[in-house]
Amino acid sequence: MKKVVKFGGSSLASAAQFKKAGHIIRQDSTRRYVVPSAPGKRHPQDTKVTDMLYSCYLLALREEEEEEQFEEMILAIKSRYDEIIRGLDLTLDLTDEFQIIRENFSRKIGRDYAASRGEYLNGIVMAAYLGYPFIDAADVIFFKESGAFDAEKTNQVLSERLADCERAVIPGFYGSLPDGKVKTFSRGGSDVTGSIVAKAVHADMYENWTDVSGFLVADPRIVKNPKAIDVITYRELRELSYMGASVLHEDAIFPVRKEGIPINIRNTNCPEDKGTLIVEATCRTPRFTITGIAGKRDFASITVEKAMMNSQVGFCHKVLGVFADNDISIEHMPSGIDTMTIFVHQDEFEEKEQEVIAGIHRAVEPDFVELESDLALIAVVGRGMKATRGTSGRIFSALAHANVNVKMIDQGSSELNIIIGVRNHDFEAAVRAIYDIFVTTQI
Ligand SMILES: Nc1ncnc2c1ncn2[C@@H]1O[C@H](COP(=O)(O)OP(=O)(O)O)[C@@H](O)[C@H]1O
Ligand SMILES: N[C@@H](CC(=O)OP(=O)(O)O)C(=O)O
Repeated sequence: MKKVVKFGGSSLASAAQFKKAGHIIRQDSTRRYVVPSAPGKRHPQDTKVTDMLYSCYLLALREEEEEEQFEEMILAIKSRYDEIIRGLDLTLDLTDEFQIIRENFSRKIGRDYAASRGEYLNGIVMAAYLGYPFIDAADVIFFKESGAFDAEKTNQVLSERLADCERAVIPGFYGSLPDGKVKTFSRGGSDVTGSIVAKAVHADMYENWTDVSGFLVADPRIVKNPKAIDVITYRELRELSYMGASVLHEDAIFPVRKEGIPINIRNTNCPEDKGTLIVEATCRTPRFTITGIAGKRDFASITVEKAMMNSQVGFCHKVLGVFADNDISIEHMPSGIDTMTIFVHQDEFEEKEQEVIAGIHRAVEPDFVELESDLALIAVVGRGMKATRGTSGRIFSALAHANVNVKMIDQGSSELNIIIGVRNHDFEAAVRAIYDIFVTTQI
């Protein structure tokens, strides 16, 4: 039996947290491969080491006028590790490692290298603490020249390397490009590393240790003490993660999905809690019709109206081509007989607003184009919704009672999710109203 255990920043923020992680690993001998993140926040006002490294690298780019501030920040980062090392009674000195980091920052070696040092150093500390071999992720996780993850090369090298290792620590979040430069996954990317390692060793389980007891029906920062989900499918999880449920990175599913390796979201601070099991499929129906609710703020909508547009073959294609030409990704696109509305991330769109509008006019000569901003999208996800009549109706009535004005509602083609568009300022009230109608009223 082989398990891969990933510990997020919240689980490795201090020596006390490290000891909890160490106890979890030692109490189960099958927990053989450990993927640590960089130290996270020790308290709500604290700063994640990764964020300190990004800021520190910015200072290094400004050279002499920020020399003093740069040195202060490097020492502040080093003190975070020294505090953990002292708390774990380790005879480990990172002075040389930090000298190398100083030199590489001064050489402006790259923003991804800078950010990756958090996991790299925490991997060294974790390996020393457990007495496990340390494997630098730059030697076993690879990206293509394009920046895309190189699954084939990674799986080959990593599986060969770990075949000789009974146990190992592999830092999360980063790997290397063909020229040897360090590249990171997007934020939260240690989840992806854990999944890649689980695939490489054909793990029986990928345990993702964090600071909540599983995947919760809604964001605990919006709904007080939300219920935990006991079982969720990969497809449901991806919809929720993509729409903002930040407990697991949305790309962490692919490496394990093909292997059918389950993921178990667990709480480092309550290791006795079962957490959430993420599986390919299950016969178990969700307790509350829906499985989960997630959402994100700051979308913009572009409504294109033209009489008889549905009779013009390729109309939508031409409109979407304008967004592609401006390198803007599309989030949702509900359409009617004479209108289509495109939802995009506001920050991406704002920079190219006028180019897009001009492009649409040139491409399809619409009757009019209307913009809206400060919108939020909420995903209501659940494999049980397909078999339950009236789900949309319950959502509408819940939002009406909460005085939330619905700007858009879009049923995903898979009937796995319903997407609702509301104003940013209604976002939290909308999430709470939907949670109450499906969960609170059922308890
Ligand atoms: N649906 C959800 N279920 C669980 N946690 C969620 C959800 N949505 C958002 N979160 C937030 O995600 C946090 C865990 O993710 P993260 O901060 O990356 O932890 P870690 O540092 O362990 O990786 C939780 O503390 C919680 O506030
Ligand atoms: N430390 C990186 C990678 C990561 O996954 O962190 P965490 O496991 O704390 O979400 C980040 O902050 O993005």
